Amino acid sequence: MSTTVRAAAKINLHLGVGAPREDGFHPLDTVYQAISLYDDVTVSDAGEDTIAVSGTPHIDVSGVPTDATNIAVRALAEAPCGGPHHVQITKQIPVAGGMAGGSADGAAALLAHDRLHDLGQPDDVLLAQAARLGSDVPFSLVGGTARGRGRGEVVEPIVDHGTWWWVVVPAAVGLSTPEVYRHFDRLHPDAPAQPAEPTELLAALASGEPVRLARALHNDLQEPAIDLRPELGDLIALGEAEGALRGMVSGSGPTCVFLCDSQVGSMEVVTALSASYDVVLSAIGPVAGAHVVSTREAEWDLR
Ligand SMILES: C[C@](O)(CO)[C@H](O)COP(=O)(O)OP(=O)(O)OC[C@H]1O[C@@H](n2ccc(N)nc2=O)[C@H](O)[C@@H]1O
Ligand SMILES: Nc1ncnc2c1ncn2[C@@H]1O[C@H](COP(=O)(O)OP(=O)(O)OP(=O)(O)O)[C@@H](O)[C@H]1O
Repeated sequence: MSTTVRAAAKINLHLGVGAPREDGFHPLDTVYQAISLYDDVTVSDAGEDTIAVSGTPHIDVSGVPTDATNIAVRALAEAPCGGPHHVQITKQIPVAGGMAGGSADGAAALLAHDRLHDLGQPDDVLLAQAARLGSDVPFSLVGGTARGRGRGEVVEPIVDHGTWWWVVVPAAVGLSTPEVYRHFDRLHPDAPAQPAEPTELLAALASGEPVRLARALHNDLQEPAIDLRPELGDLIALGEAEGALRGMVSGSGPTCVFLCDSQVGSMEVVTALSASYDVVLSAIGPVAGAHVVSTREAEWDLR
């Protein structure tokens, strides 16, 4: 048997970062949104543990490990039973792009394993497994628009009355998340313990009004990401000059995302940025968290 789960990329509409905790993680107050770029993870019963990774044409998957360090493989090790398994990952989410691509694969593998073996584990059990895999992984299970606190793993859905149109510009070379956090610490040695709260952003989401949301977007990791990659500042300025309501770095970067006023507006920004950038994508949010898209007999069962 084999089960395929689809999981979405995330962006952070608000990312408030506090001073590092004793365990080295930063306290966050963030608002995640799942947007319509997806990885598919298929988990199959197999004779031995194997993994294969492929990508849609705009994705360079060469940086994705195909050993026990792959987060989907770590997810299966976290799961309570079963195996061996074959894991097939098909990536559409940029790698090391600040869009939680690895986290999406971890969440997808947890859910696929649960459904493949008909375990029906309760949500809180899956969410606890997800939190052990990484700070962004619980949100990848939940999806939609949600507030994240703690180190990002404590996730609570929030009211969002909009359908938001985004333009997404990945970079050819990724950025390391720990490196961006370390640079934040260098730039802000006196950061407050409590991260900035998303008060106006929550009101903007409830209003469904794009201009209001654009004004409220906030990312404390944007400054360190642009300091490490100054060209991201040029990209954001260009997108805004071409009609986006607001551009920002996605999470720890280097992917940049642009909020647009409508589908037509987003197509105009895609066209304009495509003159200068190789890969320019369009996406909507919010979309669902990790969900099963197929369950079938594996090929070797059918022979
Ligand atoms: C930048 C964000 O994507 C924003 O949502 C996340 O905070 C990153 O989440 P993630 O990639 O799932 O992060 P994890 O796998 O848990 O941690 C990777 C590394 O990022 C840093 N990290 C992560 C989360 C956090 N709240 N504080 C941190 O300092 C730590 O150096 C950690 O070792
Ligand atoms: N399934 C996976 N897909 C992508 N990268 C993976 C995976 N498993 C492990 N990795 C490793 O994790 C690193 C970070 O990849 P990922 O695509 O999750 O970054 P990211 O989107 O910036 O993460 P985040 O936004 O959660 O900080 C990669 O460089 C790679 O070495």
